[in-house]
Amino acid sequence: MQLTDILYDKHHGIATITINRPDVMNAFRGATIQQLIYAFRDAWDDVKIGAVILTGAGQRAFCTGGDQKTKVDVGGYDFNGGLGGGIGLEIEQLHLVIRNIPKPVIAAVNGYAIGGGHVLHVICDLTIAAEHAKFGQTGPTVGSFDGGFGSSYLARIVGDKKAREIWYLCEQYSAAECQEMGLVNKVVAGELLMDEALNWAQKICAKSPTALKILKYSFNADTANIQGISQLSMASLALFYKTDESNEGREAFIEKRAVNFAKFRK
Ligand SMILES: CC(C)(COP(=O)(O)OP(=O)(O)OC[C@H]1O[C@@H](n2cnc3c(N)ncnc32)[C@H](O)[C@@H]1OP(=O)(O)O)[C@@H](O)C(=O)NCCC(=O)NCCSC(=O)CCC(=O)c1ccccc1C(=O)O
Repeated sequence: MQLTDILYDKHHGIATITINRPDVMNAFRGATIQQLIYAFRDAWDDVKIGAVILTGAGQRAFCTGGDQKTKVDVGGYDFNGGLGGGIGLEIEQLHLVIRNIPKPVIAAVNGYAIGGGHVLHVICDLTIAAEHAKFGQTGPTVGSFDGGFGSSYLARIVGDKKAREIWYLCEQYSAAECQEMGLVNKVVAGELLMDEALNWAQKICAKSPTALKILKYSFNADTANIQGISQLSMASLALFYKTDESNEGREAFIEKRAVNFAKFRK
């Protein structure tokens, strides 16, 4: 597969996957998701790989979710190469491959982790963040939601009240605040981020791969029901993206204006 939207590197047993769309703050489009799935599957299949690092190119963003500029008027994102009937992004498959790859995945959050980009780090096994990183959801502001792992699993990590606050208010949280919530494992200076992520990955690579695999599946088993919730949520999102209400959120973001959802409160 031609990798236009990501960088993929394998070195000393560690696979590093970098979302490489810094012009749009590493927002993802259909092709980005396909390439991420490809890289995670390759790392899964490669017996030499013991740990995976997911990060974003540049200093400003880890990932800011779905690329609002590739979202079309009716029905979601513009990607035609994926499975039909969805939102135009195979995001559900990406979530599953990050969860199911039997090797720990470390999110190295180098800047904004927002919207669907925030969900990616939530799903990763571990998160190391740069001091300047910012975290948050934006769905209710831009006419979107992730009712699966992005909300139910988030609530498992930070608790129900905090998860509801994160989604209902759509505010941004610092790396230190996220560490306090248990959403980030470690905070380091920006220039040390990749060194620390590699350091943790090396430590993981020295451990028993079978023990790590069974532990990961054991942690996952306790929240496996969320996959069903995720399917329902993505199917609902595909319907929601066809509405004027959802479109108002996307258009306001593109036009850099305040959003007006008042007329949809009926
Ligand atoms: C990240 C910001 C807070 C940064 O703000 P700021 O520093 O002021 O910089 P900007 O001028 O806003 O941005 C610079 C430049 O980047 C472009 N850009 C940033 N994010 C995106 C994006 N997501 N899509 C397209 N373009 C983006 C921005 O337009 C600027 O370009 P110029 O040409 O220079 O003007 C801020 O940028 C921000 O809030 N970004 C939007 C984040 C966002 O709303 N993301 C979508 C979230 S939707 C969601 O949460 C749904 C739930 C979900 O998880 C999901 C589930 C299933 C499928 C998809 C999604 C999904 O994420 O859509």
